[in-house]
Amino acid sequence: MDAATECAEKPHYRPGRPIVMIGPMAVGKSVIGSELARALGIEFVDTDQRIVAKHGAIPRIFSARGEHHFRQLEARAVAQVLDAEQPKTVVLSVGGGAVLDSGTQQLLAKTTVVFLRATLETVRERILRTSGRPLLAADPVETWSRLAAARGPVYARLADITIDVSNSSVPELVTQLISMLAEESRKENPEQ
Ligand SMILES: Nc1ncnc2c1ncn2[C@@H]1O[C@H](COP(=O)(O)OP(=O)(O)O)[C@@H](O)[C@H]1O
Ligand SMILES: O=C(O)C1=C[C@@H](OP(=O)(O)O)[C@@H](O)[C@H](O)C1
Ligand SMILES: [Mg+2]
Repeated sequence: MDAATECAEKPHYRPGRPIVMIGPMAVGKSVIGSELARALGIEFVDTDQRIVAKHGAIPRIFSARGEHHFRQLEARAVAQVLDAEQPKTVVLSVGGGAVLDSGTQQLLAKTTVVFLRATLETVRERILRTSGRPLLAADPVETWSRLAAARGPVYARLADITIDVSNSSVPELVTQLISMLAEESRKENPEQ
């Protein structure tokens, strides 16, 4: 691909705020967030990865200390990234339940929030074959559906951008997201 074609497909876009990936479990927040950061040439942080690096596996945290303790670690991990005086230009992927914390919700107001939506069919194989999500240990399909439905209004309310990730590859979604982020930024700063 020559430089002109690449430029046409990937609009020049430099984020002015942190970009935060939210949505139900297994929709691709971690993998798409990481690839988006790479494409934009900016830092990537995943709160679950930070918690695991510092405190060990998530199922173990849930069983040893309880979900409430995990939520405290999660809220703290979000705040460490977003509460900085000058939040860095970063893509931040959070766990599916992180947005239920009111402090986190306030911090998200100063970011560009991307809500990743997917059908149950898209995530079905992923949640059946993977372990590591303690909330899905029993009856993963039913539990995923119930949590996605219950949290859906919160994701929708917080979102600046909503993207359906059901039928596209990760590279396709990254390209689509960069266009959507550039468009959102033009809406916020029409003079640019
Ligand atoms: N668009 C996609 N196409 C194919 N596989 C995907 C896609 N998005 C995510 N995945 C895969 O689904 C699984 C869950 O993705 P992950 O990023 O961990 O989700 P989340 O962080 O939202 O829980 C991973 O194995 C990932 O590679
Ligand atoms: O939805 C949730 O409550 C959770 C989602 C998980 O992250 P992913 O959404 O990245 O799977 C992880 O934080 C933990 O297992 C709890
Ligand atoms: Mg994740």
